Amino acid sequence: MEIIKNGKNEKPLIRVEKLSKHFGVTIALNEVSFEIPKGVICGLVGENGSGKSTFASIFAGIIEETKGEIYFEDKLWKPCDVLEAQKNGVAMIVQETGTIENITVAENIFLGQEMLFSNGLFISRKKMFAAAQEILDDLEISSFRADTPTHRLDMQGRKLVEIAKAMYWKPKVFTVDETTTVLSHTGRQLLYSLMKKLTNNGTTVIFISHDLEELEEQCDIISVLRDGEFVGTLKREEFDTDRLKQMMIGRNLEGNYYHADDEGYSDEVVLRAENITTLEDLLCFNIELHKGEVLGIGGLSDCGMHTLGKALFGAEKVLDGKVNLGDGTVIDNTKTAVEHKMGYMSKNRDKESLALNATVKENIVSIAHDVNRMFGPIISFKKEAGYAKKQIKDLSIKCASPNHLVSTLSGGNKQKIVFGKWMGVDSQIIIMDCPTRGVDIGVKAAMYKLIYDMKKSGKSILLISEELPELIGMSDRIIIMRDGEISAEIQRSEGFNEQKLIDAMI
Ligand SMILES: Nc1ncnc2c1ncn2[C@@H]1O[C@H](COP(=O)(O)OP(=O)(O)OP(=O)(O)O)[C@@H](O)[C@H]1O
Repeated sequence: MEIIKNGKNEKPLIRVEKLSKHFGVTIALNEVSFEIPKGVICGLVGENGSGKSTFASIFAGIIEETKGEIYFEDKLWKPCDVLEAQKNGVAMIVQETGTIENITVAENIFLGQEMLFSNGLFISRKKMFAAAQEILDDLEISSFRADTPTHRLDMQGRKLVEIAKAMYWKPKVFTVDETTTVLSHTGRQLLYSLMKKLTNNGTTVIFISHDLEELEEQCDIISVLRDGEFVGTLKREEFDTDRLKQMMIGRNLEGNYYHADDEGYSDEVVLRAENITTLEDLLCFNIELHKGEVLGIGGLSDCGMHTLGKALFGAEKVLDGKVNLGDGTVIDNTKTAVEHKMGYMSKNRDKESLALNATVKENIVSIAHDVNRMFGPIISFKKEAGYAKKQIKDLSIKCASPNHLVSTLSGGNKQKIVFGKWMGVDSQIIIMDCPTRGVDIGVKAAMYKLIYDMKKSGKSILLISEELPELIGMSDRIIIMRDGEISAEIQRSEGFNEQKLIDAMI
């Protein structure tokens, strides 16, 4: 494809020819051919498991193709590893965390490149920190410094470190894989303006996202993958949300998938936090969740909402105050919470919600012992296998077999497992922290329907989300938090106003 930019015809910077990648029996990419020009933001979209990260990982030198070629700047591109790709101008921000916790920000930025600051005998940490700080300043990142220990940063902070690390290499191609879902509004704006700045200077950005609105706003072209095959590329003037959905799914996805009615909820309180104080974030915080309620919690990423979710599930130490169920049971540990039919989906999926080195089946059945008992404490393996199969089918989890390791699944399919795990055990109260992170629109619709069905059957959901449309679309009541306190509380019946919610956040 030739694209006209500033009146000039630009030759493709990247040419992909019949690229295939097989993981055992799974065909992640099947003879994919397409082109990406220089100096554009190219969106890459497709359902979960359609092969987006696989393509990006081959290009970035993380994995090797099975067949086919990529040409970069008209030369065959076959980096032997990430470092070689980076040195030749290809940098990538991976979907999950790509930083190491127990070193500083500067050490993460220059990991493997420490010799740059060596005088032959010693490595000058002072020089390394100064160079890292310069990159952070250039990016206008002020929420932490080069000498900050990385473990002190939240997910957004760690992503910003990865972005800074990529910028050191002055990339010709900068790939951003599903990153915006962990960034707050400010973090996203920072990334968007960086992408614009880079493309103005001739860099190509490959931007992987499930958010079609975001893609249409940010990209110059959008390429679509479906089931490992290339479907097509749309230029900006051709962008059309329904057409993109059609290209992704192969059929029209119609209807409003949010819950539209104001059906209210019971007065009965099922979960209550009284004056809870945690080490960080929360000070004398009060909240009540009712039977049959979807209570949305929103705010900027550091407002304390993620800590609140953990504290309510007994996964965060409460220094003062208490969390209890409607019947008075005190929730101060996760075991009690699970025994009392509470569920929790962490935003930090890979670290807190999944056992990556266990199989799909093992993860799904891990909390479903009661459901799969034969008699007494004896578990029926047959029941377990059937149970896992049902969850895989109901949530269209794309995996070659229930016995495959979860670590081999695409990001969105991992998220579906977390969702399915708690849905199957009849949890009466579920705390969901960013439950639809990284899932495609088709599955999102299915998840929203399940949440709505749970509400209608009298279950209670605390929906922590950084997506305003999701909060507005799904909640009966929205609480906005700022600096660990409630800054606004609005009922669906009063009408949710997006601007009012944003004003309460900042
Ligand atoms: N290391 C691996 N071993 C086995 N299968 C894998 C491996 N990595 C990816 N796959 C499979 O390849 C397919 C494509 O995965 P990929 O991560 O590229 O999808 P994706 O489009 O990025 O999805 P998502 O939007 O969910 O992130 C999936 O079926 C996935 O399970």
